[in-house]
Amino acid sequence: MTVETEDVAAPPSIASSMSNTPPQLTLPQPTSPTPTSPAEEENDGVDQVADGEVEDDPLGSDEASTDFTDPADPQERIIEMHNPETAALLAQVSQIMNASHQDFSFACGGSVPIALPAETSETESQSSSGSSSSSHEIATTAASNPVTIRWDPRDPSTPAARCKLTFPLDSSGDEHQAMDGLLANMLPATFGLGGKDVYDESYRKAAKLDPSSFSTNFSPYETGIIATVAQMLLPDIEGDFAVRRAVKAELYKLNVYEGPSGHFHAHVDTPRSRSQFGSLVVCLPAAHEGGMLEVRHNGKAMQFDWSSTASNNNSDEGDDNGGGGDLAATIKWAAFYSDCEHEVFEVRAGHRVTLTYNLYAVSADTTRYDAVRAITSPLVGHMNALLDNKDFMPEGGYLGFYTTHAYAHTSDDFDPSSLKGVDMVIWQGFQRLGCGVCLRPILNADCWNPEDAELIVGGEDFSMHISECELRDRRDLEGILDEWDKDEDIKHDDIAWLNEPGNTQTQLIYTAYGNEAFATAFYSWCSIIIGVPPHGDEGRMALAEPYA
Ligand SMILES: O=C(O)CCC(=O)C(=O)O
Ligand SMILES: [Fe+2]
Repeated sequence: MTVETEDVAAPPSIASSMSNTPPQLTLPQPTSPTPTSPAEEENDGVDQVADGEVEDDPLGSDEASTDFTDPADPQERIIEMHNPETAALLAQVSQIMNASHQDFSFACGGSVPIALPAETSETESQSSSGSSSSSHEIATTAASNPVTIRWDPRDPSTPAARCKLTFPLDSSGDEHQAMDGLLANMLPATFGLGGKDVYDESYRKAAKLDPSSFSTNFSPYETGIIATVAQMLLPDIEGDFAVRRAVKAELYKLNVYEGPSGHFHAHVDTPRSRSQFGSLVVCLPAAHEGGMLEVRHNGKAMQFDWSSTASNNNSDEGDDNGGGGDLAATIKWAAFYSDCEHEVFEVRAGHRVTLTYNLYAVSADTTRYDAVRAITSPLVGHMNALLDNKDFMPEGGYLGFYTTHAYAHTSDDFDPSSLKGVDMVIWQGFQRLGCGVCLRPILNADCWNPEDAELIVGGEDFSMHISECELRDRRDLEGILDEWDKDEDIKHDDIAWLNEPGNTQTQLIYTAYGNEAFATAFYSWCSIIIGVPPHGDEGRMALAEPYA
């Protein structure tokens, strides 16, 4: 497995953070996506853009799963290829894997109290029982110091004291003036569309500053946020892997969504490199109404409402108007896989002030408590039982798993260290059990006509067809396939698939509304192909040859 080798500040250990006062980790219960108004429905989801035209093609919908079903009965084909026992075991394990996918979160969030200088210990003790809409709470974070933002003024004669805001705001006139000063020095926030940065207030209305124009003392590492995100969103299975994964957070923007009408329409975040797996939003305490963040994946939605009037802000410990109670001194955060569609609903009043970070998977030597172990262990147990069974693929064969997330990739390589959720468990689990695993792009051979869709496992090339977004007829595709598929000896029909593909978007093309125009990394879905060795007298045999 290749991983990036950048240095990363070690996340605080859980043991040490457990001794801190425990604020909450919030895993809002997934719900159905928030209904949109009829006008929004037309444009619901991510608009896929090709050739400057905007087409409605929501990302994350499950609409394609039936389109991709192989016309031949897969069970019949597997019986032909293997034996009835293999087919029955496959059906069983495929059911387990599909169900397990639901157990993995695609977003998580929490809160961090701000310890005001005179009342540090009091704030810490209060934060332990703060209310939350969550049913899952883990003590992970330490209190933060008051958060200061300093920015570069356009007018260099502006005194430094006028280019600074400290949260929580003290609601004095000076603070209001400073907020106005900040807004006056910010730029309109653009988003990526068809490879260009676009400003369109109907899609996004917000102000931004790049990290080169501001600084802050806030650290998502010191507050334990990054350690929590690593547990929730970068699962590793137990075992003796030389490399474990850690999270590197890179400050990306300061944003202010101002009421009325600040918002960011549904989009996915533009990947900045192939190791980027997620995005983190940190909301600083400033009074606002509205502005809920909703993150969607696979027909589920998670909501993060940090407004002053949110129900989870109505605890005994603080007033709920953001105007000076303890909860006004709380930082809220959410992290999610950045291929998941998300949206910031309208801020009706006040200022929703956020720091955003890009999250990258990097290597880590640290052993850490693995919050998803309870999910991964049984799944790996099922894989083990399957392979131990001498009636399962006695002669060996190929299993396939369509990834449940899209991945950012850049050039001619795909980085398995950024695999998300159950995808990583499948990858690491089968590898650890002695199978060969590799990643393969998936091509939809009739991408312009989903009715006739036919999936093809396409070689080892993850890169080059991104710009071929003008596929108009089969001849274009045949040219691509000749080039792409030429060395591939695993054929789609040789593979016993463990799940159904969940998305229409395949390797060919994926450009969409992102949060920034950025043309060097793209998302696509792919497949994990598992080479199962034959079963001999002494159990599964070793793989005959290296497998990649
Ligand atoms: O502010 C938020 O909650 C999300 C912002 C966002 O999606 C982005 O900056 O890409
Ligand atoms: Fe975003």
